[in-house]
Amino acid sequence: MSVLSKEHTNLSSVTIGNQLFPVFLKLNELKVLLVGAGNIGLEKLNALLANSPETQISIVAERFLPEVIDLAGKFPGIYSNYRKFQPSDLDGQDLIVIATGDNVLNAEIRSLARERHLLINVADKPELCDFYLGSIVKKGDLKIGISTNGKSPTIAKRLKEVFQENLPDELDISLQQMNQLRNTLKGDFAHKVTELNKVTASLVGADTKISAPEKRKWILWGTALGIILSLVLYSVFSIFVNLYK
Ligand SMILES: C[C@@]1(CC(=O)O)c2cc3[nH]c(cc4nc(cc5[nH]c(cc(n2)[C@H]1CCC(=O)O)[C@@](C)(CC(=O)O)[C@@H]5CCC(=O)O)C(CC(=O)O)=C4CCC(=O)O)c(CCC(=O)O)c3CC(=O)O
Ligand SMILES: NC(=O)C1=CN([C@@H]2O[C@H](COP(=O)(O)OP(=O)(O)OC[C@H]3O[C@@H](n4cnc5c(N)ncnc54)[C@H](O)[C@@H]3O)[C@@H](O)[C@H]2O)C=CC1
Repeated sequence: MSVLSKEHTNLSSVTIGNQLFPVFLKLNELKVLLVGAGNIGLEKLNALLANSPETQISIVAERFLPEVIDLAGKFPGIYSNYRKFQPSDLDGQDLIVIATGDNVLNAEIRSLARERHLLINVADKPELCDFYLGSIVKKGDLKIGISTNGKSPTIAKRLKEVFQENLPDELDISLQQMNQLRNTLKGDFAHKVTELNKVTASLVGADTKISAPEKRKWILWGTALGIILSLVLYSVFSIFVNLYK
């Protein structure tokens, strides 16, 4: 299509790096099965509800952490089942999230889910996952999902914190205004794209872009500064430890 930019059609970068395909699910309209209600179950439940609070979630577990019971009580679509998993738990579900410590059970649920073409996430078992959860930045209607391809969830979490703190809250106001403008534009699709690109051109204008050599310079300086700071902190720490030994 003529309105597609060059980045959309450049596939050369696809063969290396992260090959996961990001989507944003309308989870509020879907049914989720969560097996396991320990610490990890709680984390997954939190992640699901923080993003899509109206989702219907059936939790199946023999033991429920009190925090899970509390959280479940605050949302209308949660059904708690205090018992062992049974295959019929998969009936009518759209998405499966597993958070038990039982590897045999995990593998069994995974294979049952596969038979039924249900997508499954097994917490902390990447090899059994059809999809991963990501770190999420949220500013009103803006949402950014971060994936490190399973390499470092901690980096994903830290990046989330950096974006969450540094992206201005006003971004959401701009989004709402752009949406109003979008609704007033007349004409065909290509004309609308041209107009909306014009209005937002300053965001990617030449003056706001950092050149490649400039970028490299900042990365080098940043890394060097990071190493120096770590060494200084480590030395100060060692001096204190020795002083108070
Ligand atoms: C593959 C994936 C599958 C999945 O679970 O979906 C996975 C796998 C594993 N996580 C492990 C450990 C930790 N996970 C976290 C945190 C998060 N983990 C999340 C996702 C994912 N974790 C998927 C990849 C996402 C990506 O591509 O980046 C986040 C983003 C989303 C969420 O879970 O909601 C959430 C951050 C939420 C936020 O933004 O706050 C922390 C940090 C912390 O808790 O503070 C630690 C400890 C520190 C560390 O190890 O980094 C281990 C080792 C377990 C062990 O050692 O036994 C494995 C297994 C392995 O790697 O083999
Ligand atoms: N807690 C942690 O910080 C971390 C945990 N993990 C892994 O994540 C997994 C879960 O961890 P936790 O939540 O801490 O474990 P947990 O032991 O607190 O919770 C396990 C949950 O699974 C349920 N369960 C087990 N067998 C079941 C069955 N047959 N039917 C229904 N429910 C069943 C239990 O009732 C419980 O609710 C484990 O594999 C653990 O090794 C990995 C990294 C860190």
